[in-house]
Amino acid sequence: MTEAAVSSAPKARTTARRPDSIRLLLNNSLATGGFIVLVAVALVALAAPFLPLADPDVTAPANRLMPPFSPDHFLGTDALGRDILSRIVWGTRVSLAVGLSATVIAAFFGSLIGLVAGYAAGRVDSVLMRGIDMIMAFPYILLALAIVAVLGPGLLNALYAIAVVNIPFFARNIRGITLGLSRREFVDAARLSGKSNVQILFIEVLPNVLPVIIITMSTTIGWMILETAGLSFLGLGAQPPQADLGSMLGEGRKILFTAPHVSVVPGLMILVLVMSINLFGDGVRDVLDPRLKSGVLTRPVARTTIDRKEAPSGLKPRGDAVLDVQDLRTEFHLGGTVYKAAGGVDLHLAQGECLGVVGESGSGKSVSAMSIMGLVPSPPGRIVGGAAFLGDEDLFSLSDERIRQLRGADVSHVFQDPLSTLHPLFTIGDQLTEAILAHRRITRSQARKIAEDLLKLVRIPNPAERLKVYPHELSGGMRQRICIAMALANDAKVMIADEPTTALDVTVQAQILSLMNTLRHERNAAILFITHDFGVVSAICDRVAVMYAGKVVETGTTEEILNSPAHPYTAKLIDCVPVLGEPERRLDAIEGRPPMVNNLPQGCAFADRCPKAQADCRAAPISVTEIAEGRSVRCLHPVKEGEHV
Ligand SMILES: Nc1ncnc2c1ncn2[C@@H]1O[C@H](COP(=O)(O)OP(=O)(O)OP(=O)(O)O)[C@@H](O)[C@H]1O
Repeated sequence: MTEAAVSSAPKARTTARRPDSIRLLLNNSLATGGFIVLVAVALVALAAPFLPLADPDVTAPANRLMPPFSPDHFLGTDALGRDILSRIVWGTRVSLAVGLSATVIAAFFGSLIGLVAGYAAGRVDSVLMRGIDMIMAFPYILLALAIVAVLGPGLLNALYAIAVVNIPFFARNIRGITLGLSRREFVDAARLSGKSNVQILFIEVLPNVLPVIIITMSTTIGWMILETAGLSFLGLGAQPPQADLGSMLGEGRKILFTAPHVSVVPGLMILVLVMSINLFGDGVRDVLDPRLKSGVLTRPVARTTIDRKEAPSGLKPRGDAVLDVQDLRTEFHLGGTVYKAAGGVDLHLAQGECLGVVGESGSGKSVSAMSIMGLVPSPPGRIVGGAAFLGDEDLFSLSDERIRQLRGADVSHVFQDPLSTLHPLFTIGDQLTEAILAHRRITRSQARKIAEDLLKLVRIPNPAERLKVYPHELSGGMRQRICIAMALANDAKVMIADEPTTALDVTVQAQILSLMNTLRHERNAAILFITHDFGVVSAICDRVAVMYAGKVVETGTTEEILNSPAHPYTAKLIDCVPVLGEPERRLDAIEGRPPMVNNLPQGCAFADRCPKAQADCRAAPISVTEIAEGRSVRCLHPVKEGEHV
């Protein structure tokens, strides 16, 4: 078996790019609204000394409690005859400054404690975290009150108090993230390169934590303004005659019924300020969070959105196929750009057959396979055309409940990395039993017995004992066997295996392939096997579908494809594979890169890299031609028998 993978071809992933941060923020209308209001309020507050406003502290008893819209006093006056408009502008300035400063202080000290505790771990972590726990053990507002009581009332002391009570919030968050990061390989690599702990902490770890600090700050600042206002309201923050929003609210409280505008105006200002900061903060969080790739506020739903423009009335399941995917079109919509990841994919699988899907990275293999059971994340993914028949049922027309029943029962999945597929906190036995009980009405002990039999089936020695272990206690090969056992737990008709052996070493890979081959014959299950590796294809697949830029460009039996590839792309892919024992053989990397799937050419997507391309290849979309029974190619000038491209 040849070892090399098609991935030895130039890495040419057509990455679906994330729109830039400003555009993402603008896409979120609530965040944009919050930002505009916040900037407007901040500009007015900053410009306070230059605005033609009355002195906020000058009292005028003759003008006391004038209602809003009075001459010279647009928002009226308070109990001492001071202009409310002027006090609001100056008060907002103070509240913003205090909230911002308290956030910066809390973020600085909290993050520093979190970074050191998470990185140093052990005793340092224990000491720092117990200190933080002590602060957290007091109700925070009580603690803030106690601090101000000790330091004395005043705006600066209120600021310190609010900052101190918020330090644990940052420390806890940042410590958790640092703890995970410090055990990552890039930190080990930095250590091996001779960097000191301080350098590692600030050069390697901090940049990874920074987005979280910014996100936490942006969502905390509104809260800090509220807390400062709370202390001022109680008379512990800003002292007369200085105004901040909380102290203005406190003063207005006493005359709430006789002159409501005195408290309503600062109350509304706090609402507007905190709301705009929170909405903007949420927007910043969504932009900085890479998991929200599309920048939309929604989380992926449990099933890919089906958005077929028209019902595929002409599509019917073909003959003996257990799984028949026809003209599958799956797109990703990212900030106005459409990525056609699967652009009309046809795949069919007979019972007990293994179909290999090969192609360069980014050609749409995984997206096509994941679309079948609706596992492509939505948003941003959506299925916009085609059908996938499981027997007679079109999977894209079924209810969510029916899909849930079929997942793991009729169609199961085996993924590349078993460690991330298996739950780290449950034993193998628990996870297998759970998979069985999800689809069968049997007792837990019966399910446990089936789980033990499954482990025997996948050749795991001492199965009863292995049921009690956790995933991290097993080797990579063993873990993948467990995943295969799980995929077989409910006698699935179709197993979709997405590069299940890529993460394994050669010997274990051979064992897993041989196991899958035996099991599919024993159980008559069909396998859709995604791989980069023609060696793997020749070991297990009956037929092969070659994908390029979201389309199947050639299908045929493994023997036909490997011995006489018809599409120049297939021929080039095979030429990339080194053959053991033939060191002198020339390895031809495919020149150029695949096109971006958001900008596909009108004609053949491979034309720019193809030595046989002619003008007609670029003129119009190329349809599939059947060149022999069960053998088809999407090419106008296929490679002839014995021809070298
Ligand atoms: N969640 C996603 N959001 C946006 N684009 C995506 C997403 N998943 C995949 N894509 C894009 O869809 C296209 C096809 O990706 P896919 O993962 O199917 O390729 P592949 O052939 O399986 O590659 P590989 O072998 O590297 O896994 C790529 O351009 C990819 O960037």
